[in-house]
Amino acid sequence: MKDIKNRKSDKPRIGITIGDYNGIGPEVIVKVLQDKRITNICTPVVYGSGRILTKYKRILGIEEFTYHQYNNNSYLHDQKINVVNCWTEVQELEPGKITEEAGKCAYLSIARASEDLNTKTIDAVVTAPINKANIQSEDFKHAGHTEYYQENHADGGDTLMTLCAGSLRVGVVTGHIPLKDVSAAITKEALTSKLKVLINSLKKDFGITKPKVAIMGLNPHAGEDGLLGDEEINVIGPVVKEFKKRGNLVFGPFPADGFFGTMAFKNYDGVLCMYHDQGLIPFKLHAFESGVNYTAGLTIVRTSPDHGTAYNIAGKGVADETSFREALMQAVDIVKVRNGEITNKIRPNAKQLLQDRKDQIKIQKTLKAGEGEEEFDLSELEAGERKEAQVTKQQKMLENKSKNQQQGGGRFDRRPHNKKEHWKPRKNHQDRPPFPNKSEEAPREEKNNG
Ligand SMILES: NC(=O)C1=CN([C@@H]2O[C@H](COP(=O)(O)OP(=O)(O)OC[C@H]3O[C@@H](n4cnc5c(N)ncnc54)[C@H](O)[C@@H]3O)[C@@H](O)[C@H]2O)C=CC1
Ligand SMILES: NCC(=O)COP(=O)(O)O
Repeated sequence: MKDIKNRKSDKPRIGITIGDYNGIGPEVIVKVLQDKRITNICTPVVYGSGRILTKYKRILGIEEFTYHQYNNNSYLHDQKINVVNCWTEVQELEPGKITEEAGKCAYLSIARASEDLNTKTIDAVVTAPINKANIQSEDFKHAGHTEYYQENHADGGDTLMTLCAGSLRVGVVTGHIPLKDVSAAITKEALTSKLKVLINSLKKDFGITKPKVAIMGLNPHAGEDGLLGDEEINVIGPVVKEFKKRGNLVFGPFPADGFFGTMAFKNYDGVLCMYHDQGLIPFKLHAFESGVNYTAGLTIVRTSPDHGTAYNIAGKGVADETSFREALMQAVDIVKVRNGEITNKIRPNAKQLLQDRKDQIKIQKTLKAGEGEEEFDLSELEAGERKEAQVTKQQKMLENKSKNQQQGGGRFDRRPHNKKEHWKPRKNHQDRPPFPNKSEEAPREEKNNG
């Protein structure tokens, strides 16, 4: 057992908030943490209730999941799953139901983890889904986690809701606001601030030295030269130009439908969308099973699965835990990238560096053309990229089709959660040591406190 003040393990400690315990949060937590290899990678600290986890263990018929629980966190065990009990009353579990108690407990879990983030007892937090309406109280008056963390862990700075899956990272300028308010919220100041958060995060959290970012338009066809709206001409275009002038690889505004429809995002490290559904619908179509929601711009690291409470399947044992596992792995990765322990190896290769250089030259030429010195059409580059993306998309569709035919399943094909082949180490961080074979694991002398 390690004293938190004299922590000796190098593994990141990852807090996990339990979310709404009547949703699928506790189920995906238990399914992911039952894999003993998790404690080789990080020290999980679940903020919630041992009783609740034990109930889900029984519902799921999982025997092997063991953990140590505490009522305070003065000691955490770096080789075990830790559970910090955030309330003492016995709560009735009603999977799929919205109850006042579940909303209160979801808040208690978040508040306790927040204290531990402040004292650096934990290095990051992964939040299981809450019901945004049900958690509202005198203590929690935020539209969601993103807004809560912005207020409490951003040091007064701006943040960006960013959905990540491999090299696809989609940020949204306006997050949890009504659609009717979006246009007014797209100002030069807001766009500049969000774009800065995205670029800084791609550098600092994902290790991309010279990130390439695509910006979407707000209106259909990115405004069609002012025919269908003028935010592209008055706000988005000038901000893009300003960032280019400062040497950033920023492109757009693009019509969002064609951009996502042709998978042009494959040519960029980050995509900035104007509003929630503009970014999240294509993202979830592409990567719902494995997507991670990351709050960029925080002083701490916070990730979450990309799904919600899924009341319609809660307590049935069918929830897919992949997204939660990815969120946990992403939190570990970002902590390590921030600490300089690993670097992102997706892009910095010779081909990419060459492409970046070409982009940089094209930007300079475009700017000069704007000043009347030289004629240059940036759409040449974008047309080339679109063509390339279309070919890749067709190849991918053919590959997926034949894979599905071989497996006899669709994209959300679910296998029983206790099959070990379900484990998928992330491919994009080659620095992570491979998992040891089961036979190489240190003997475990845990007792089940659950
Ligand atoms: N970070 C958070 O705390 C989030 C919370 N929410 C909250 O969740 C609640 C429900 O939101 P919805 O829009 O219905 O989205 P949802 O993601 O909960 O459900 C949408 C559909 O996807 C299915 N689904 C979701 N996760 C799944 C999984 N892991 N495995 C298999 N199927 C899965 C559900 O059964 C449902 O059919 C709302 O109260 C919302 O506020 C939604 C998104 C994020
Ligand atoms: N759909 C994404 C979303 O709702 C994110 O919510 P939160 O992480 O801010 O709670």
